[in-house]
Order: sequence, then C-alpha cells, then structure tokens
Amino acid sequence: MSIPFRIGQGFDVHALVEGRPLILGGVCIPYERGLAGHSDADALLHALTDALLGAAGLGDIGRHFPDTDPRYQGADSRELLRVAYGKVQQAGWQVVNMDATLHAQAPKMGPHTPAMAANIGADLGIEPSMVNIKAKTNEGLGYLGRKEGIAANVVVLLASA
Ligand SMILES: Nc1ccn([C@@H]2O[C@H](COP(=O)(O)O)[C@@H](O)[C@H]2O)c(=O)n1
Ligand SMILES: C[C@@]1(CO)OP(=O)(O)OP(=O)(O)OC[C@H]1O
Repeated sequence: MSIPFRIGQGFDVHALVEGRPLILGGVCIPYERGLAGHSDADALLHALTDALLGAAGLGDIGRHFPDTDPRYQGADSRELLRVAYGKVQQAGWQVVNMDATLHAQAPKMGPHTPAMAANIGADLGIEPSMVNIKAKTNEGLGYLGRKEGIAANVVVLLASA
C-alpha cells in the first residue's frame, strides 16, 4: 500500500554577529546584528529545506549543499530552497502546508512574517495562507534568550503529486 502523505520536520540555528544582515524567510530585517553562516544563514529557510527533504526521505541540506563548497558561499537560501523543492517534486511529492516557529529574543518578527510567507509561498508555488510562521522569545533563558543566536523549527506536510 502506498501512503499518499508524508510529514517532515526541520531545525536550524545560527549565531547573531555584528557586520551581517539579518535575513529570515528571505526578508532582510532591520537589526543591529545578523546571522553568521556559509550562506546567507537564513535559519528559517534552512529548517524548511530540511523539513521538505526529510519528508521526502532525501536526507538533509548539508548533503545537497555542503558548507565546504565555495558555490554556496553567500548563497541566497531561497535559491537553495527552490532547488531542494525541485528534487522533492522529482521524487513525486508536493507540499500541502507548513508551520514554523522562530525562536528570537529580538527583534520582533510579527511585522515581517507576512513578507516571509509571501516569499515562501512564491518559492513553493503555494498560497501564503498555507505558510504559517510564528515567533517566540526564549523568555531570556539560555543562548537564545541572551540573543546569541536565532533558531527555527518547521513542520511540513507533503502529498503525493
Ligand atoms: N521575536 C519575537 C518574539 C515574539 N513575538 C510575538 O510575541 C508573542 C509573545 O512571545 P513570548 O515569547 O513572550 O511568548 C508571540 O506569540 C509573537 O506573537 C514576535 O513577534 N517576535
Ligand atoms: C546552507 C549551508 C551551505 O552554504 O551553509 P550554512 O549557511 O552554514 O547553513 P547551515 O544551516 O549551517 O548548513 C547548511 C549548509 O550546507
């Protein structure tokens, strides 16, 4: 029996450092620091990419886009997302919806989540209403609460295409 649905989950975290832009969901958010990484360090899109790859049984982002490969230095994570989702589609799957939580003590994400959902909807070819993005502080606790980094969790549902 072939089951027509798959779920996947992804997690990512990047350190907040000076001299980098803060990019999440493809949106550049005004803030005093940004996320460090080999690519543009978009933790939300990396977690989403991992969730999609995981649901399709295709491994993880580092397997498809190694951080030792100079082609991905400074990469736009929206481009990585589109390439990864192309592989998911090639494997016979399409995304139904996604739900994300950003863990950021600061800045406030609420004003920026509609633009993130619009970007993701465009990249995955789904309505922005199928893209839900939430945000939480870490109540001042631990490395996230000390604003040393920003993390993201994403869950996706895939349906057989
Ligand atoms: N970076 C953030 C964090 C939170 N929010 C919004 O505030 C609400 C309350 O967050 P708590 O962590 O104090 O529970 C949360 O539900 C979000 O609506 C935000 O926009 N950006
Ligand atoms: C995206 C990649 C590749 O440039 O690099 P980073 O930006 O460092 O991101 P990470 O989430 O640590 O891992 C995936 C990497 O392979």
